[in-house]
Amino acid sequence: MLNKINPAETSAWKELNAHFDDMKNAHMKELFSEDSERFEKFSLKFEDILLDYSKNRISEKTLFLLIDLAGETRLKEAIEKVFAGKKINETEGRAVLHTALRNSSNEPVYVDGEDVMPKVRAVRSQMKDFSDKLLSGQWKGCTGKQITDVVNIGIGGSDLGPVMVTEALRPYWQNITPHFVSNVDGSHICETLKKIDPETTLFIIASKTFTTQETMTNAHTARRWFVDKTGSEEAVAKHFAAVSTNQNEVEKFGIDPSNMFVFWDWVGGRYSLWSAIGLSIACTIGYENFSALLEGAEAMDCHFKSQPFEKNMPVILALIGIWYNNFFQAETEAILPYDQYMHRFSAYFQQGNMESSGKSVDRSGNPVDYQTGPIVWGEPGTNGQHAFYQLIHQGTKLIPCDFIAPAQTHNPESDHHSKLLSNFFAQTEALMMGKTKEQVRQELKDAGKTDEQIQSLLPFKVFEGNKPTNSILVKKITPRTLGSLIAMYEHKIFTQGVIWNIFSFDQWGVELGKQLAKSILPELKEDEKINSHDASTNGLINAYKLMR
Ligand SMILES: O=P(O)(O)OC[C@H]1O[C@@H](O)[C@@H](O)[C@@H](O)[C@@H]1O
Repeated sequence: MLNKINPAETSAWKELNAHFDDMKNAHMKELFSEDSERFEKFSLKFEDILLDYSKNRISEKTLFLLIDLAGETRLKEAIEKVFAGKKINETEGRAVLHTALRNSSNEPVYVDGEDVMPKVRAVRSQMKDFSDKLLSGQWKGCTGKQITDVVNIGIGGSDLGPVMVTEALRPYWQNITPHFVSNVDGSHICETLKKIDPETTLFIIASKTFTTQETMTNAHTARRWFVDKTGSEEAVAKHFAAVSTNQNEVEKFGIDPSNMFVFWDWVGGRYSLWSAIGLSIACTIGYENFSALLEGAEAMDCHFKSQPFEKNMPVILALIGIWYNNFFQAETEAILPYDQYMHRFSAYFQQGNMESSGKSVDRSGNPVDYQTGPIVWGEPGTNGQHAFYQLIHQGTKLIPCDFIAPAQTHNPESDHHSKLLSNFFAQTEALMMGKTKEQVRQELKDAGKTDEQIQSLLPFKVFEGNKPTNSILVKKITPRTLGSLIAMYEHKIFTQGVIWNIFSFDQWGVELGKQLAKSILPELKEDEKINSHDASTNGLINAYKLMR
């Protein structure tokens, strides 16, 4: 379906290897001084989003060769296939069509010869209807009261997207407070139940499979609590909704079929916030805003599909990522939003990246002989500055970073935002420029230090600089711009997967732990010692039995 080209065997890769020898010691400071138009050359604008990628250890030749790599690995063809609904998720035999969920055109999208758009539109209007009723107060709970709280019970892709988006769009909240329960640790659901009133709460059980242990355990606990508090089984119909691809299991759970929202196997969990999994988002910010989120993503889809690679934001980000990952051998990437509301953005793309690109077997089933997905992590600025930036500035590891910031804040109180943004600008400058021995010497001299003191302090105060960053400056975090940003990173992940010759849309790696947990659970019931595992696992389980 997708080509099975080993990127390391392309001629572009070989040329990139040779070119890396020329570039590995190049300092960005010099690259800037050699070219007064570097910023213009290495920045892109898309609607209200500016991507500045000039602070990278790249030259025009680097980009040229990286684009060649995309050509040789047939990226263009792969983009056409994914949008056309081809079954590029081969190990699960599925199409990958989260883009259809935000398709507002009248263009049909076919899977197995069937246009999926009528079904997509039907669920959209069901979501609109439901969220409108809830927010307008027309939907009443079992005692005639309005719903004030929505609890989304889901995990992984059925949790991270809704949490991230509702948090990022907090200024758009209406009259419903969202809560999210994901962890099977009982503390998560217990603490949430303490905050809500059963008469005014709606639970959304969000699970693609409707068999996930964590979600089903939390859902049953919520249901028991609800029936216990209200004394009524019938009341469940007014207080529980489900989002799933598994109608049978939803019915078994006892959720009214009219409160069930479907989606389809061609929507991957970590790409599902655009589907009915986004119901908690629509119930929090209103359907109109949810729709604007989809529109922003759709606009980025069109950009990704239509722009030549050198002007294509997701492609450029993906290629730069590959440059560091496969040539500089950088192991991680940080995503650093300078926006408190976006505090779950890195966590969201940690799943997006690491579940998609955490693969070591290529599309032919052979072990890869090059690095694939990086470790992705991050925290919002400026908190990160006071925690882990030290290592980015002066540690031994190369950590390419994406800095994201809105030009306009939703809270223009006093001078907070200009202080925040001064840090945003200062950090990427400092990471690139560093501080030379001469500068440090002068600084210490000015501070009245003796020559001896200067000599001893010097090595610790020097910053090598040359640390790569992308800056993503957004006019304002609105539903539309957020939608575009998310889609931009989604397509970056897709592009990298195509080039690395891996399957980005399965996640077999999460299965083994699940299977073992299932076999261990019954062993925890009895007090007697077990001996069915390796010595360490037996030892731990037996120690636990004595401690509990
Ligand atoms: O939505 P459900 O089916 O409960 O799955 C929730 C999550 O499960 C995990 O094991 C992963 O596979 C995720 O991609 C997925 O989002």
